[in-house]
Amino acid sequence: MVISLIGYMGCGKSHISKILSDKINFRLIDLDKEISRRNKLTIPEIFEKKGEIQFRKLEREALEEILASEENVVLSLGGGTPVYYNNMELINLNSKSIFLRASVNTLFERLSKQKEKRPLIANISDEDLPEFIAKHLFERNVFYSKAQFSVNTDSRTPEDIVQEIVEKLYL
Ligand SMILES: Nc1ncnc2c1ncn2[C@@H]1O[C@H](COP(=O)(O)OP(=O)(O)OP(=O)(O)O)[C@@H](O)[C@H]1O
Ligand SMILES: O=C(O)C1=C[C@@H](O)[C@@H](O)[C@H](O)C1
Ligand SMILES: [Mg+2]
Repeated sequence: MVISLIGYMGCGKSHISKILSDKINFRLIDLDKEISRRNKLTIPEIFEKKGEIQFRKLEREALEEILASEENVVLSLGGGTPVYYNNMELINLNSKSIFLRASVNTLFERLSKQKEKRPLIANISDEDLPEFIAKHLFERNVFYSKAQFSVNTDSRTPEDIVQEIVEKLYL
């Protein structure tokens, strides 16, 4: 079985997936890390050298291969993965999908501290960031809300969030 975590940048996919995979003894795959490993470049380097369109192709290829896996895997997706091609359909057909919800405020708090490794927001000022997140999240929510399960992450500890996921999936 594959469990996919989806949601906006900073919602906690990487962080929560680590704790969840340890708890239920599943292998952890972070799609961004997997794309970096395969291409021997960081995510910002791929955006810079190859462009976003090429990044989305590499992301789709890696996604397809991982979802075909027979193993027990927690898959932490990229923030934009559900939005391109028919990725969300593929994710729902081949995994249990969980949307980690977070408010614009929460996302702003978490992202303003670490913009550099996220090329889509690296050059946006802290002043403009909340408005950017609000608009971008609104567009993406159409895709994220197709997930089979949804968990709120505002003002909650990672352990509490993981507990809710485990209960929702009867693991
Ligand atoms: N429930 C939480 N409470 C407090 N801080 C959190 C929580 N979840 C995540 N964080 C922190 O928020 C930051 C962003 O989390 P993380 O890197 O896991 O996001 P992400 O969804 O993987 O983002 P991206 O899509 O850009 O890879 C990290 O510093 C992480 O430690
Ligand atoms: O939200 C997005 O489109 C992205 C999120 C990150 O996980 C990376 O996949 C990349 O920075 C793009
Ligand atoms: Mg991540």
